[in-house]
Amino acid sequence: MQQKFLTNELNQGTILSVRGSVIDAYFPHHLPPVQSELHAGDDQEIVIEVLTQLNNHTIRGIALTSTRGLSRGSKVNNTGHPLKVPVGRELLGRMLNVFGQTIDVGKPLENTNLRSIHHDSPALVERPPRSDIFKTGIKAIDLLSPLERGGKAGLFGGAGVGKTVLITELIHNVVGAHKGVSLFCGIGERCREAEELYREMKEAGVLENTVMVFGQMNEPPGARYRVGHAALTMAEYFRDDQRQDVLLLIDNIFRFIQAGTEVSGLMGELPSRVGYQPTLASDLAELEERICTTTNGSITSVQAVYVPADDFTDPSAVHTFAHLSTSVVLSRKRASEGLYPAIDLLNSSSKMLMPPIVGDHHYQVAQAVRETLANYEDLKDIIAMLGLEELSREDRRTVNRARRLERFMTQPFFSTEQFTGYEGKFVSLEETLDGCERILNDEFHDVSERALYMIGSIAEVKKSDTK
Ligand SMILES: Nc1ncnc2c1ncn2[C@@H]1O[C@H](COP(=O)(O)OP(=O)(O)OP(=O)(O)O)[C@@H](O)[C@H]1O
Repeated sequence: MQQKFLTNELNQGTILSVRGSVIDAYFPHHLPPVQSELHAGDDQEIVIEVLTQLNNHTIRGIALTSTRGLSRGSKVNNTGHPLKVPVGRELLGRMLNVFGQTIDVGKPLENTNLRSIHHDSPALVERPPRSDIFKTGIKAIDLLSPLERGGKAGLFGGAGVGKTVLITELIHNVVGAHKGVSLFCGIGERCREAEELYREMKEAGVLENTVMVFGQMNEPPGARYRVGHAALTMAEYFRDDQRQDVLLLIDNIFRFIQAGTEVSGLMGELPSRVGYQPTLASDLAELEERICTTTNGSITSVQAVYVPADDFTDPSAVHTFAHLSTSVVLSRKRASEGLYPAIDLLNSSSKMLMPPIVGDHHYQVAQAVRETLANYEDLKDIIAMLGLEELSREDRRTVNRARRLERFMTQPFFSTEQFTGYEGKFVSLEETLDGCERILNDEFHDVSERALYMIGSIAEVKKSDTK
């Protein structure tokens, strides 16, 4: 372990029971406070965090490492401080675990400052109101659910609808242009994805301004539960000490909730709705409230949120929605039609989409697009029953526009170039607005729908591509 400490009889305890990751320990002298870091094992390699004090002499804690080899009667030492992670500029370009130890091929970090992973969120007076847009170059996001600079955005979706692809594309489009530092936090996802991301960042040349922290799905629940706090502590250092703007990307915040459920179940707490921990709302709020912009610097966060069984009323999704200023919802239906990115254009929303923030022009185009798509949605039943021919001329025109808008909102990604064969495109907001306006004005009504599929700006449509 990085931290060496003297074993002191007074701070030593004895393990009473080992149940998976849950450890009960007896301390005859000083009972460690909640959140203390304990070490056990032959090389003090097993790290335990105290979660409750059961009585005057017994604590119950969760192990953040494997508990293999630990048995009743083993000695356990209290470090006297909460879990700490290194902070500093030397973290840039490195890949770390929940303890801040390097897991890439480089040299281990030495002589770094350590900081507790537990903090209160900044007071309200320290949070300035801001209302800037964070442009992504992705048409559907910039038009209908613009991200807030210094705000929190969520990418919601069930399994395999493209959350990871979208977050990778965001990294590609914004990290290079971002002036501050970026922090990627992988919680409970596949290790393969972490390795791929590391390689992609290296190839794109953005690694030196990025810190990557991982607690992936093969790690114990305690590590997955605390990795978000570890990453956030590093982000807070860059925001508060270095006064920089931080871009915090989290994949996947649901896995943090899931790890909390596992920890709570192992601790013997009674589950609440849908089997989640009774403290779901406060656990999530404790993490989310720390992700904020202060007078020192900003943290712009984009979080992938897995939605179990595509059920958006699942407590994990409902509680996460409430913390975000932008929600990008991914739809399985659009993915099944091959309309990637599979963003649900009607259900995605942003608090930024208001005339004083985005301007009248953007707002009006976005509203007109939404209205056209909503009308088309209403007409779908009639079309299925009676056919397109039975619609009035005006309704047929609406369908024509909506289908073209739906196709125009697809976009080839840089991160999917290898398997789609389409060259990636970055589209400016002006180009997106121009394209939508021209489609709404029926300029492309006789152009085939295919001509608008997987293109960047509207300038790519050739007038010869008629139906
Ligand atoms: N923009 C896109 N263009 C083309 N294909 C895409 C796009 N987005 C997603 N896909 C397809 O969907 C698959 C699943 O995407 P991804 O791994 O991002 O899903 P996910 O929502 O993160 O899934 P999981 O919850 O399993 O991690 C990709 O491997 C790819 O085939």
